Amino acid sequence: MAQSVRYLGQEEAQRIDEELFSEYSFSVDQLMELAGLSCATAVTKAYPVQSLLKLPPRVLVICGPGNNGGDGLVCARHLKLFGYEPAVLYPKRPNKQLFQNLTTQCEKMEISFLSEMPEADEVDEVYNVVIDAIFGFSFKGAVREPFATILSSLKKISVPIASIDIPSGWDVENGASDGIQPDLLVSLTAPKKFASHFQGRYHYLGGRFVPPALDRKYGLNLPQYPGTECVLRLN
Ligand SMILES: NC(=O)C1=CN([C@@H]2O[C@H](COP(=O)(O)OP(=O)(O)OC[C@H]3O[C@@H](n4cnc5c(N)ncnc54)[C@H](O)[C@@H]3O)[C@@H](O)[C@H]2O)[C@@H](O)CC1
Ligand SMILES: [K+]
Repeated sequence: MAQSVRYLGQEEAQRIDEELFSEYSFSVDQLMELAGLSCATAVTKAYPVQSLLKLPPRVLVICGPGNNGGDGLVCARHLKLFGYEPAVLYPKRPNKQLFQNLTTQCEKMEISFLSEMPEADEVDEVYNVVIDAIFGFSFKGAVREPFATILSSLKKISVPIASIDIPSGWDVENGASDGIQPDLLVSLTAPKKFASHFQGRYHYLGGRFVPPALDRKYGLNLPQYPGTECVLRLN
């Protein structure tokens, strides 16, 4: 069943996103909460807190300027509730209430915010996992600063990277052979075409909120999530 999930092109992913908000009347906060919860859940399945070798169980969450970054903030908040010690790097903060609220919620959860990207060897020494919430399906063109420097650091680290929706810097349809190589990918709503190039150990589907008519319209063939789970392992 899982093999039949359809992989989406970039414009199609954006159209589905718009339809969820217009025709299906979801709010961004709602879907972002479910998306971020899915990501935190997938992280706990791939890297259970009890299995981590570096204590305290720190994870570095790097958030970009769009909704992918918002998913990262929600993920950080849930990871804290799940027993991890997240630290967030959020260098480009949009001037929108939604993101300000998510930032305050993290601060109130006693999650620390870093003022700059740690050196690669410090990341390897201190953190167990890096959550990549920099870019999602709206990424296009050459990576602009400060994210170009951050992504080149991420290519040097050896701790596993968990990418939310898309490995940042990868082309949404064609991937990137010289890009970061995440160990975990959480595809939200449905995988995008680049996912056929993903070589990490864990690929989860998350974002269990798709109404059946939308699944049918786009021929998504989404698999049945087991029981009350908010993620499903694809491979
Ligand atoms: N429809 C869905 O399934 C849902 C999507 N969500 C998330 O929303 C994401 C898409 O969010 P957005 O459309 O806000 O966009 P993204 O978060 O993908 O990125 C857009 C931001 O990145 C910047 N950017 C784009 N290309 C760049 C480049 N080359 N260099 C530097 N900056 C660049 C843009 O200026 C913009 O600020 C998804 O990938 C997913 O993570 C979830 O929040 C909710 C549900
Ligand atoms: K990402």
